[in-house]
Amino acid sequence: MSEEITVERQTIRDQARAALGNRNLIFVGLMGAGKSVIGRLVAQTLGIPFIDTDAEIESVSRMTIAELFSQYGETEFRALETRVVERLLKHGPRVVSTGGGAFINEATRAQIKQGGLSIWLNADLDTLWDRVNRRDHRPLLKTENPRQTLENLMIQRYPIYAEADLTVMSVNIRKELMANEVLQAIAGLAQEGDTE
Ligand SMILES: Nc1ncnc2c1ncn2[C@@H]1O[C@H](COP(=O)(O)OP(=O)(O)OP(=O)(O)O)[C@@H](O)[C@H]1O
Ligand SMILES: O=C(O)C1=C[C@@H](O)[C@@H](O)[C@H](O)C1
Ligand SMILES: [Mg+2]
Repeated sequence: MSEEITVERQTIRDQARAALGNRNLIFVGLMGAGKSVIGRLVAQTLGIPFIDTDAEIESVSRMTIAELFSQYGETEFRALETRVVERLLKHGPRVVSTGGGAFINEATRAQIKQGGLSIWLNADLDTLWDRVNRRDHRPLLKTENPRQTLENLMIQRYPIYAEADLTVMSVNIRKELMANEVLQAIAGLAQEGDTE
């Protein structure tokens, strides 16, 4: 990487870090949007802790998400998710990547809105489908036509994800470049603030 690009990236990282302050950065969006992968990279770049709510739920329950859905049902899973998100957002700054349905649940959405800066990784159907159809561990996609299910979820959920503070398009570029897009969006907030 050229020296110029490295310096530019460091500047964006520093601006994003300053704009975030002590707030949490919370990734929301549909399955396959890249919340876990990009969230982890953004946290590493910013030098702040990373937590994935799905992983945390699996750790506290000692069950996989698929087992939780099949043994207790989605309602119980959502109640657990709300409690876990509430606890994780108590301390900042952290990067918190949520499960795809977290921001859709009213109680959890309220916690996210007041618990930090939310960012929606938006992606088109082909991109998401290409990513999620490689694995079959997602309980909501165990249907006869999972691509159609994913599309239905997009129709239902996208207006709600759009309530996030920031939106970044998730496209198939190198993950470091995607993380940089996220940092740029956060850094841009500080610049908007400067003009007020
Ligand atoms: N920018 C990208 N380019 C290419 N592949 C990507 C990109 N972002 C994520 N992926 C891939 O897409 C898959 C899903 O990513 P990830 O698990 O981060 O999604 P998620 O939003 O956390 O989904 P879920 O809600 O199911 O947890 C992974 O295999 C990941 O490597
Ligand atoms: O979109 C959803 O509702 C979900 C997404 C996953 O991250 C998991 O949280 C779970 O499979 C539910
Ligand atoms: Mg994830």
